[in-house]
Amino acid sequence: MTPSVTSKSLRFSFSIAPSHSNPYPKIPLPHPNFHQFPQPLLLLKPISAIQSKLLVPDAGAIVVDRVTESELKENGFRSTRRTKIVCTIGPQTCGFDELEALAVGGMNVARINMCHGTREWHRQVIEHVRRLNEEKGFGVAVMMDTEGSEINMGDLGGATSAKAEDGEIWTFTVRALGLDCPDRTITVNYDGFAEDVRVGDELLVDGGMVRFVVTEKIGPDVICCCTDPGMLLPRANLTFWRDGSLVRERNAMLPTISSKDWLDIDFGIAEGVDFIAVSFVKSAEVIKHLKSYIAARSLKNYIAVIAKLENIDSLSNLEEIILASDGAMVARGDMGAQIPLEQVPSVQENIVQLCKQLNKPVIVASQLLESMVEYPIPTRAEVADVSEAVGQQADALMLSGESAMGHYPEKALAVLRSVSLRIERWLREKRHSTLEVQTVSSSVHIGIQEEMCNAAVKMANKLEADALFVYTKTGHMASLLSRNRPDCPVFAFTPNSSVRRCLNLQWGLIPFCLSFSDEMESNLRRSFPLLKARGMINSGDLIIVVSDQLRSIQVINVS
Ligand SMILES: Nc1ncnc2c1ncn2[C@@H]1O[C@H](COP(=O)(O)OP(=O)(O)O)[C@@H](O)[C@H]1O
Ligand SMILES: C=C(OP(=O)(O)O)C(=O)O
Ligand SMILES: [K+]
Ligand SMILES: [Mg+2]
Repeated sequence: MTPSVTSKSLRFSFSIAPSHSNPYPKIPLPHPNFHQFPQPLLLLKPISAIQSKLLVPDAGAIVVDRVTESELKENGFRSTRRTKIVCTIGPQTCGFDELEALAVGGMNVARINMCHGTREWHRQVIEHVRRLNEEKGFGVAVMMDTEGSEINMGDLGGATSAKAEDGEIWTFTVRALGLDCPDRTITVNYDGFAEDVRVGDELLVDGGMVRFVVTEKIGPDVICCCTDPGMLLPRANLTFWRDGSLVRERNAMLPTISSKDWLDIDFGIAEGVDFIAVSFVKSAEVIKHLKSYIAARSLKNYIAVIAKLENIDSLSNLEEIILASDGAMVARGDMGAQIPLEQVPSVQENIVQLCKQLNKPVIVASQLLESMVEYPIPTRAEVADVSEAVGQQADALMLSGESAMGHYPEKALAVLRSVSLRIERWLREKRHSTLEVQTVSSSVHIGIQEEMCNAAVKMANKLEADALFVYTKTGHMASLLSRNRPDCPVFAFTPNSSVRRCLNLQWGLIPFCLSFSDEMESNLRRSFPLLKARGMINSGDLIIVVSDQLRSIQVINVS
């Protein structure tokens, strides 16, 4: 093996090995437990060994989404976006054409929020997304977000909004009023509300967008005076504060998953969603319960469970909750209504770092580009906020109102895309991406996978490889590579289309569907000509291939 320096990087070239000899130089084993495995840990494979076994390519046998494919071809590996994008779908974007525009714009996951709309409406959105994937070659995953049972207002008797003026008297009531809602009356979903609240308490709508003070209580009615005027939106979140602290009375005992949420979850399982995001998670138990509920009912599809961290009680159990989940969301909207706003940035940073250490994907959500609900460009401060999340190397960013009901959903998506690309490149230039990962594995087997992935990423960064390839049935090896936030993208090949869609949420992963034979070597050999035939890899590309089954790291120079 002779290292040779090309203009781009340090490359290895190999002499052709006779087929009967062992072409793999043995590398000293790094751990005493490794000797029990028959294969060498590191296989430095001659290019010719790959070339000589090229199969006839059948480009249709490998599936990747159309947007990534054209991005790869046009901009090359290094320029693909690593940060993933989740778009909330609402009235502005629920049509087939609007969804297609978001898919073309790089939406990786479409989120439906069960707080709003009917199940029929959501079913239609899911059907559109599936049809786009099947007919037009996209790879968009679907996330269902539960309503949860914190306190919120009713739906304003059908009105789209209502204006509360300074000094006006409004009634918040737990009576069921339906459409006969008198003027300046708001229904509240939580029966205990009128008893828990006290005269003098402050009532905050959406964390303070509108503020009231309680002046009187009359049975089920709470009479309030508006102190900060503003727009009331249907189903807005309500919190109440006493002496500057959030009041957690019996509302803290409300179930994280309500009976309505369970029906929505059954709906999500029946519709085959890819992710279920659980609102207002307080402890790990509810996540464990939901995961076993799903495992017993969704036999064909894997559904990942995302814990939404937005409840004050979750903050004391973060590690347990994240470990029990398949991913987490920093849900800054409601979190900012439960803790002082100035604490939200440090909580975000802590959660993102913790998720990386625990190898769970993390989404940063809410108000990233809030002004773009109304305006075609973001504020400078919003761009700085997006940059911060990209700089923290969160797996994904999320649009809420910007894509659900804003005037410029595609423009907002384009801003997330361009800011991500720019900041990612800048980070690579600064060589900022050297996260020292700690060990997360609990068994020797998982420990081996983890060390292999850490080592493969180090190699890939040092050798300035063009891509890492990983062959994975469950996606675990792929996420261990992503966790290291490598300089190059990770092509993750999996035979399972539902695993492929779930990998859509993870930083730097480009998920491919490839049918696997039992012989991993042949899967590996097949993928190279297939990708080359599609123009997704080129002669001279340096690829680091990681396989759990072969227990190997191979360095391949594409011929
Ligand atoms: N399915 C839907 N039907 C109608 N409006 C929706 C829907 N989904 C979202 N929206 C609108 O988009 C806004 C932002 O979405 P999101 O952040 O998910 O909800 P929320 O504001 O309740 O936290 C919502 O307040 C609502 O006005
Ligand atoms: C993402 C959030 O949840 P939702 O939009 O469902 O309130 C949030 O509160 O930030
Ligand atoms: K929700
Ligand atoms: Mg929320």
